[in-house]
Amino acid sequence: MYPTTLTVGIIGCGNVGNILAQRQNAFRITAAYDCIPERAQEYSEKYGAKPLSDFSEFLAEPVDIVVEAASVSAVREHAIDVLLSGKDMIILSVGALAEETFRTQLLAKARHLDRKIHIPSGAIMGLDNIRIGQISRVDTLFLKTTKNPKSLGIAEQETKCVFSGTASDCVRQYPKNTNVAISLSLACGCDANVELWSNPGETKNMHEITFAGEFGDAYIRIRNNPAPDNAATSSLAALSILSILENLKNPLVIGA
Ligand SMILES: NC(=O)C1=CN([C@@H]2O[C@H](COP(=O)(O)OP(=O)(O)OC[C@H]3O[C@@H](n4cnc5c(N)ncnc54)[C@H](O)[C@@H]3O)[C@@H](O)[C@H]2O)C=CC1
Ligand SMILES: O=C([O-])CC(=O)C(=O)O
Repeated sequence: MYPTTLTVGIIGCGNVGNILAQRQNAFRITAAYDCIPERAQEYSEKYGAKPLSDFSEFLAEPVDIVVEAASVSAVREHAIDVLLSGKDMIILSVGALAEETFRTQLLAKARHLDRKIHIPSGAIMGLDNIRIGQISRVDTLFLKTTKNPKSLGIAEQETKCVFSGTASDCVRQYPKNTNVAISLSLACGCDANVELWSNPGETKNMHEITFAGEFGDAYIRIRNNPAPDNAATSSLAALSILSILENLKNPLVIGA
C-alpha cells in the first residue's frame, strides 16, 4: 500500500513535469531525471527535487511511484528498468505501447513483478468506459484530432487532413501529438482509426471521439487549452496525472 504522502520520481522536467511540481498536494516529487541534465538541475532549484543525471542513481531513489512525462523513446529506454527497481509507474507517452513486442515485454514484466502501469486519461475524456470494448462488440472507434500546424511541427497553411489511418501508424509519424490514439486503442482492445487535421486557425487541441457498438453510440468532443510551455500538449494531460496521484490512496474509486 502507498503511504499517506506519496513520493514521486519524475522522468522529464519539461512542460508537464513543471505543472505537476507546481501543484503538489497529496504527493512530493523527490527525484528528477531528464536527458538534459541542466533541466533536472533547474527543476531541483525551483522545486527541491533531487536532480539525477545518471538513470541508475535515479532508480535507486526510494520513491513510491515514477511518473514518465518525457517522450516515447524515454518509455522504451527506461520503463522496464523502473518496474525492475520495484516501482509502479504512470506513463504519459503512451505511444511507446503501440509497438507490440515492447508492449508484450513490458506487461509481462509488470505481471511477473506484480507492479502497476497507470495510463492516464491524458488529453481526452471517456477513456474509462471505452474499456467496455474489451468485453462487448465494437463497431466503430474513431478519433479525429485537430491542432494548429505549429503544434504538429509542420508549415501547412491550409486546413488539411495530414494523416488518415490506424492509431499505431499515426503515433509513429506524430509521436508528440497522438498518444491519445494509443490510449483509446489500449482501452478498447483494438487499433483505433485516426484522422489528424492541421488547421492554422485552431487555437485549441481538439479531439473528437466516435465510439459505437453493443451499448449504442457516443460522440465526445474535447476542446483543450494548450499547456503554457508546450502548445502541442493540452493542459488536461497534466491535470489527469494529478488526479491519479491525488486519488491513489482514496478508498472511493470513481469510474469504470
Ligand atoms: N497521453 C496523452 O494524452 C498525452 C501525452 N503527451 C506526451 O507527454 C510527454 C511530455 O509532454 P511535455 O511535458 O509537454 O513535453 P516537453 O517536451 O515539454 O518535456 C519533455 C521533457 O522530457 C525530456 N526528455 C525527452 N526524452 C527524454 C528521455 N529519453 N529521457 C529523459 N528525459 C527525456 C526533455 O528533455 C524535456 O525536458 C510527451 O511525450 C508528450 O507527447 C502529451 C500530451 C497528452
Ligand atoms: O495533448 C494533446 O492534446 C494530445 C497529445 O499531444 C497526445 O496525445 O500526444
